[in-house]
Amino acid sequence: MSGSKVDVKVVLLGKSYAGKTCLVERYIHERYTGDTVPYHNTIGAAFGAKKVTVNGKSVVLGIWDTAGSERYESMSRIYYRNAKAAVLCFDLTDKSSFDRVRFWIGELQDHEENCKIYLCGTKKDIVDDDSSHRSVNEREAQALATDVMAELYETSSKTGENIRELFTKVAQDYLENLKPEEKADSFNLEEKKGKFPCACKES
Ligand SMILES: Nc1nc2c(ncn2[C@@H]2O[C@H](COP(=O)(O)OP(=O)(O)OP(=O)(O)O)[C@@H](O)[C@H]2O)c(=O)[nH]1
Repeated sequence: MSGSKVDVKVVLLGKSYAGKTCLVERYIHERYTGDTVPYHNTIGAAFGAKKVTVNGKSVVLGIWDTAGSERYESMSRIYYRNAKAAVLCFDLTDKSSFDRVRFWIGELQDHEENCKIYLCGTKKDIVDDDSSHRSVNEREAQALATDVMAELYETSSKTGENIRELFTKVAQDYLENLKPEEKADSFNLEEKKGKFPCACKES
């Protein structure tokens, strides 16, 4: 296999209960525990990694799942520092979580201008089952996404819908936007195989 291996720091930000942990769980471990395990708010942040292959290039996404609770907000700044991508999560059934996304957009625009933004409306299965549960209009979310040159995804961690697509796009965008010097920093996976053990899962 030929190709390059590079690391991408990705941070998930968003209001508490927006579904960030379930999103990472689904993506990295391909499981959903939202119906069986009681909700526990994240404290500080959790880290997970996964290798994605796009057009023959292998990319390891290092994903930081931050705590949504406002009392941990100042800590989240530590986690988005130098992130290449930020997935701003909001719950499609909770308008206040969408309003919170604007706060994170402001933070990133002020402090991490090179960080690419993705908007992620979570819990799509609920609004697909009963549209009366939808609190965030898709047109409004798309308008905000267009405004900040972000991609918008509506996902369900319960069914897995659109989650792989979201993170594959993150990896693809990263590879497409690599600067020449960053390309030089990346190294051939075949050459390094065996030298750097990687505990992350492969897609
Ligand atoms: N139906 C449905 N429920 C979901 C989905 N994702 C999350 N949930 C529910 O929402 C709850 C909160 O999700 P979490 O992923 O823990 O939320 P979080 O954003 O990590 O919360 P903090 O750790 O407080 O920031 C879960 O316990 C699930 O019950 C989804 O895709 N569909």
